[in-house]
Amino acid sequence: MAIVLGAIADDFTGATDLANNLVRAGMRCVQAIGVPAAEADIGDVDAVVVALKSRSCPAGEAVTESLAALEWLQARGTRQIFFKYCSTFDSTDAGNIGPVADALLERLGSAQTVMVPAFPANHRTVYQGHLFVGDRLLNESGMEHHPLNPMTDADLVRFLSRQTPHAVGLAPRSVLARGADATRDHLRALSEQGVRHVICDTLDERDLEVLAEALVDYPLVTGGSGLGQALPEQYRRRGWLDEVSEPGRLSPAAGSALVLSGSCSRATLGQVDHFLGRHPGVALNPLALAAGESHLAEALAFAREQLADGGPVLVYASADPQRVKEAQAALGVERAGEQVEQAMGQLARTLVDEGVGRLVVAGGETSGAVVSALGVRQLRIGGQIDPGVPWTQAPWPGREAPLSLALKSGNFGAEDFFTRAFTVLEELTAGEGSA
Ligand SMILES: Nc1ncnc2c1ncn2[C@@H]1O[C@H](COP(=O)(O)OP(=O)(O)O)[C@@H](O)[C@H]1O
Ligand SMILES: O=C(O)[C@@H](O)C(=O)COP(=O)(O)O
Repeated sequence: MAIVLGAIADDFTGATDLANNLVRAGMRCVQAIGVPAAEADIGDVDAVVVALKSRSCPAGEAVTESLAALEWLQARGTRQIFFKYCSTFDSTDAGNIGPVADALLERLGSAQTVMVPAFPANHRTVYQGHLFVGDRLLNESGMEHHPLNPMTDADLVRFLSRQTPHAVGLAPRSVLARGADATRDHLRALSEQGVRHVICDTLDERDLEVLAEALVDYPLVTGGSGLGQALPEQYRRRGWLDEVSEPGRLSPAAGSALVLSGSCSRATLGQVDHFLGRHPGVALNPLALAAGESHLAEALAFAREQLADGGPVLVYASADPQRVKEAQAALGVERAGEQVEQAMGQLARTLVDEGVGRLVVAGGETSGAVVSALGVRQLRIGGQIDPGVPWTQAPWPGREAPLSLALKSGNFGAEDFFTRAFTVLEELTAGEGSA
């Protein structure tokens, strides 16, 4: 059967977030890590989310990888393409949202797409084209301090206009409030005026439903995972989905418990503090990592010792904006990030080989580095820990139990996320003989 929804996600946590919402809305979904091989067997699924690490790389690379993913999805007869980026629109004037959306539109031969970053369940809304996180504008939400893509402009029409040579327009709430037909008419009128990208206001779930109904026939939609909650119902109405009883089933989990955190987002900093009040942890410092191998070796030794009892233990580079700035001033933005990402990848590979079976990773780039170092190619999506973050599983060679992985977006999750995640995994696998 053809794939109904094929998503191209610009980072790994973002991919998991979207896959989670699709599964919760009743779609059978697989998350592929990177573009799968032409002959890859993905099983009988309704949706495939291809996770790329294309958010912060040069725009040309992001375009090439995204087009490769598109080609793979098109070869499987995919009905609708979804370009997934962050609900906080993480990008810079150089891209990559505008250039990737333009390239996908061109390849699909389509004249217009929409930008729906909102995820109301996680308090990301858009009004008059301005992105809010809770009650703050994006540029006052903490995202203005992001290590790789500081978000200093909440006006998405203006911001996206700097990333594309094409016209950017707005679908305001006043139009959405009049329903799907009115929204469709508005989009058509904008298209006739040559508007290629339309930022869509979205305040709540009802707006997402209206948008999904108006957009179900678009070859390409783009946005956060919120729209992914609402599209499956439209597919169901068209008869494109079979009923499935347990779209997000998990196998028994086993192995010791580790948390790796490379996110410096406000929510993660709170989660690190909360965890350290209850469990052991060790900090990684990019400057010390750059100075030689002993810093990483010490962190590894500490983690090993704590894991002997099963964990959980935390290894974190997460730091406040001042300390991030200091590291970046000394090493450069890219190298500071690379130091941390490489270290996290090495820790994950070593400690999973030595028996970690339950792994939480905080941060999109960090998750990309960890999952790549582990060589995982596909993730099965299970139950949710907090909105946007499910447990996932990948088979692990030589072990009966799969590797259980939770990839947490920087700003997602309640304060007790790092501890509660393991309790939720136990609950999800209770009755399945979990260790
Ligand atoms: N102490 C630090 N100093 C500088 N950069 C850091 C530090 N800790 C982490 N980083 C880098 O910051 C980036 C955080 O991005 P990411 O992992 O995507 O988190 P988020 O999901 O919060 O955006 C990564 O590249 C990470 O390596
Ligand atoms: O849409 C979102 O907010 C997330 O799915 C996401 O992409 C988060 O990225 P990171 O904050 O870099 O983890």
